[in-house]
Amino acid sequence: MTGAWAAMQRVFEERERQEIDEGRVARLAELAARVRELSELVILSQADEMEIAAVTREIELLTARLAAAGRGIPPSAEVGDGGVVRQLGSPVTGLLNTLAPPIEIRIGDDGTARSEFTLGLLYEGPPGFVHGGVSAMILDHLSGCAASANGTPGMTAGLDLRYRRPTPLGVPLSAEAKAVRVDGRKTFVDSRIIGPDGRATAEATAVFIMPTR
Ligand SMILES: CCCCCCCC(=O)SCCNC(=O)CCNC(=O)[C@H](O)C(C)(C)COP(=O)(O)OP(=O)(O)OC[C@H]1O[C@@H](n2cnc3c(N)ncnc32)[C@H](O)[C@@H]1OP(=O)(O)O
Repeated sequence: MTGAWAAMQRVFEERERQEIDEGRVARLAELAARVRELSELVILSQADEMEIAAVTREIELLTARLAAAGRGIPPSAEVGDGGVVRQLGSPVTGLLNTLAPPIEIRIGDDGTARSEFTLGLLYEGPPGFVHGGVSAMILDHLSGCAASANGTPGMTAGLDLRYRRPTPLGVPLSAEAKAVRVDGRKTFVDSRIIGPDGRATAEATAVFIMPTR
């Protein structure tokens, strides 16, 4: 795995050199939030065909306007509190990624990674409930943060999931993850998503392995 590790380090170092302008990030986060609303309306809007065509054309023009300024690299690889990487383009936590819910993660004094969030229609699997792959993505990422906070970061080598009951859409959920064991290069992390009634809807055990350099 020498190649993958070295490649990741190169990308990380390149991104770390960037100055992150917080004012600009706030503006972009606002743009991303508006695009998320738009994405939901693509599914839900009752607009007629002519209106849909007109809106599509307007969006093409807006996209061309942003593209005209050119493309840079993702403003991302800052290490935040508790050693958690702040990835503004992450599909889970990225404020600037319109596919991300996005989920804010904090690390407790005991090393537990925690988050509270509500998942809307864009994350639906079974009607009215969260897609199992979305739950897996959230638990994978949260567990990775817990491994990092434990001082033993790594790549997900395995994610063993148990879906206990359907995870509801549109209501406040929470999730937590904690490193429970380290064995050489392997870190084992337990995690769960908790529904509004306080019961776990999904539980996972993940193993993270630090690639050999
Ligand atoms: C802070 C940001 C959080 C972000 C979280 C997001 C996490 C991600 O999405 S990571 C992306 C998804 N994961 C990947 O792409 C990983 C792809 N796989 C790899 O790169 C490699 O297989 C890697 C690095 C995991 C392990 O490779 P390698 O170092 O060659 O491991 P390998 O030598 O085979 O195994 C090392 C040990 O782990 C064990 N092991 C391997 N896989 C597993 C597993 N799934 N479960 C338990 N043990 C395992 C082996 O048996 C071996 O044990 P021992 O040392 O006791 O003999």
